[in-house]
Amino acid sequence: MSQQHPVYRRIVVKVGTNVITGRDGKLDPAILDSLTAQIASLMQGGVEVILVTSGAVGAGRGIVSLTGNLTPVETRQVLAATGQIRLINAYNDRFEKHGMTGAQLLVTKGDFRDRQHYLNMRTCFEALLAQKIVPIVNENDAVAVTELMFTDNDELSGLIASMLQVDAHIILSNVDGLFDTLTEGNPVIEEIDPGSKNFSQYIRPGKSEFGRGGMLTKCTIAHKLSRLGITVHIANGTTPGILQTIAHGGRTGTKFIAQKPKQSRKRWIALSEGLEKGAVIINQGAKDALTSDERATSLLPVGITGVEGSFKRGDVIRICSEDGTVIGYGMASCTAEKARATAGQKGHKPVIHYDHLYIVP
Ligand SMILES: Nc1ncnc2c1ncn2[C@@H]1O[C@H](COP(=O)(O)OP(=O)(O)O)[C@@H](O)[C@H]1O
Ligand SMILES: N[C@@H](CCC(=O)OP(=O)(O)O)C(=O)O
Repeated sequence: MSQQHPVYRRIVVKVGTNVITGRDGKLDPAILDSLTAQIASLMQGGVEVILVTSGAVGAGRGIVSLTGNLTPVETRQVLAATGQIRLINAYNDRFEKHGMTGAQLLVTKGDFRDRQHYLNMRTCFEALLAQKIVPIVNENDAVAVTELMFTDNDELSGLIASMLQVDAHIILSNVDGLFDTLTEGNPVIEEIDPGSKNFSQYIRPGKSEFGRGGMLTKCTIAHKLSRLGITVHIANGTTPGILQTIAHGGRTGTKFIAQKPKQSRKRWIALSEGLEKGAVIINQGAKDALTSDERATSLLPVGITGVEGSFKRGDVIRICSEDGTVIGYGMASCTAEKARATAGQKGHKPVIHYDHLYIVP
């Protein structure tokens, strides 16, 4: 049963390409009308909404007839750079009809790498929300190529959800949620516990016609966020009133139940996979100490057997066991040179302090 007041104070809404793009590849005006009306109404009711929307490449297809022999990367750049204008205008024109203002933020993975840059970005989002402006976010596809690329906007929106410590992350796709493909009739799985790891068994390979990541990325991000204290919903963006239903506590789609929230710096570190500047290899004793639930332990040089890469104090680094398994991530308290010089020795300060350490579950 839905409640009268919203159950969430701040949410990220991620809209997949297939939600807002029709069969002909064109933006669907009716769905855009519906989503913007819902977001405006939530914001006017006091809920802060950050909108992460895909669809630039799809919209570009409806504008440009490509000529010549472009590479796939060039094609994506041209379609995104042209389509993004149409996409942002489609949202902003509608928000304005509801008396709201939208702001465009185009980001790359590199923006989340450096802590100071990350904090600058957070300040910008906070300032927009304080002005009751709707941040409308997409990946900067025109410049984000190869290693600067997100897997998809599910990954990007997950980083934003964590950065802004939202109460809920709502992923809108063209399906009703995560289907239980092992049970006859494939019912939607209503709830997933943060302790459960076996959601991947339900996922069929592949993705919707114009989407990039697929259900596995959605569920992997959803599971990580729920362990960091953020509730995640995967639901159908074409269902009328879907955002209102979820924001008011109604049951629909798949809900990843949140654990106790982790502090801000730990959340940043936890979602830093792929952004590390280096790595430390640790011995079995250090691994046992870091993964023990009994007490909070910092990583000391005495347990380090190898240091890779070039990092400075404040950079995120990977922690691996001697067989190469990733044990966690942490923010370095010293440079790579200092870590190399003190590795294996007693009596030195931690290379990663406990407060800056995230152990992979
Ligand atoms: N168990 C499952 N439950 C629901 N959808 C699934 C499942 N396994 C695979 N999928 C596929 O995942 C797709 C959604 O992911 P994606 O194509 O990335 O969407 P979007 O463009 O909304 O981000 C669905 O259209 C569906 O084909
Ligand atoms: N940034 C791209 C979207 C990429 C993406 O993640 O798409 P989707 O899987 O539909 O969320 C675009 O605007 O076309």
